[in-house]
Amino acid sequence: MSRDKVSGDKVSGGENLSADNGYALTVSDLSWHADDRAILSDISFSLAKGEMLGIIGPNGAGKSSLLRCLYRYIKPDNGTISLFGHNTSYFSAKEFARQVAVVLQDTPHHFELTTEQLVAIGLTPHKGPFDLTTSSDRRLVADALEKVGLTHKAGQIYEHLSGGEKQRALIARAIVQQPKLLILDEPTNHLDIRYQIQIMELLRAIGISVITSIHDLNLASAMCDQLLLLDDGRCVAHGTPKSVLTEQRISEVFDVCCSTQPHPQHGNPQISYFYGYSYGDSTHDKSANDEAAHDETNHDENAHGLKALGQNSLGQNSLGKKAFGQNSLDKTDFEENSLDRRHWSSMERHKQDED
Ligand SMILES: Nc1ncnc2c1ncn2[C@@H]1O[C@H](COP(=O)(O)OP(=O)(O)OP(=O)(O)O)[C@@H](O)[C@H]1O
Repeated sequence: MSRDKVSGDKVSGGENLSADNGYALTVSDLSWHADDRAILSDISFSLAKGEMLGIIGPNGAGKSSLLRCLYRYIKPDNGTISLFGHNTSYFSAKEFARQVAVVLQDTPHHFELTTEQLVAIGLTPHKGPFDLTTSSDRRLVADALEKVGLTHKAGQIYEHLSGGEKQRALIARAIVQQPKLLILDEPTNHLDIRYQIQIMELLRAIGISVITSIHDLNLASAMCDQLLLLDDGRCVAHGTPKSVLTEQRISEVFDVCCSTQPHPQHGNPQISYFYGYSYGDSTHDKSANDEAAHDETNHDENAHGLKALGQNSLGQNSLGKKAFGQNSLDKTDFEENSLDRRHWSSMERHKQDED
């Protein structure tokens, strides 16, 4: 695609995106490295217009790095990113801001601004340098504040809001920006469960394309149309929650034991996690048996560096139950609990390692 084809009115006008191919975003063969290390490798996917894509994966998998490439904070080494059919590198900064809004966890401080003023910043890409605020601008801001449940905080200094309220204010600012694609980095991080659900439902209800990184796999399963699972900078799976969130894949990528079943309401996978193993260090052990667990830190670790969580000298965890892989559970227990053969094998392996 030549620069001429997308420069000038065609892209800066915002309405004449003639190369629009039904996709909000298309990413092809994207790779990025830093400090001589591959952070993202050969990532390709498309997002249909109006859909919500969840980027999931373990810590350090590359979720934020991928999002940074998408909103042009990072320039990838390889690959192309097309927004509504146009290579994103050809958008002017202002036009890109009309098309794409970004909600991040770490934002610059806005010491003096009220919540309402912060939300009104979302109007900027639509304003000329001498444009005054209109009544319709004020209505947009008021509507966005209402949508995120912050009308009563409009006049409060933004910096004095709680973490969750700040997050909701930033989402209101993105709504005011009226983007066609909204990119969010872990938007539910600071939110209580009510607002986690409410904000995700709101993002869906806006009706625009959304890409969000998210750690809560059950929330991702419930709310996202598509999921992209990253591991070590590579795309491990891409598709519907049902196709991506299999027990085996979650176990392998996140190194946890789990089972899935259809959620009673929406039918997508609902994941139940099984507790009993944690990586070797005892800092995660919050049980009443801290002391006993600490005593056994070295010799109870298995070959994978796994140690029974909260395990005391009797091999019991903090609930007085035998830890998984210990002798109180047998194969039948796992079969009755619908855990597949792979999980059983994994439990057996841990057990043998510990023996
Ligand atoms: N600018 C950079 N320079 C060097 N390494 C980087 C840079 N940015 C990211 N990384 C590394 O890339 C890897 C992926 O980081 P990234 O923040 O994208 O992961 P993530 O999946 O978002 O993790 P988390 O779930 O913990 O937020 C990490 O190992 C990180 O240290």
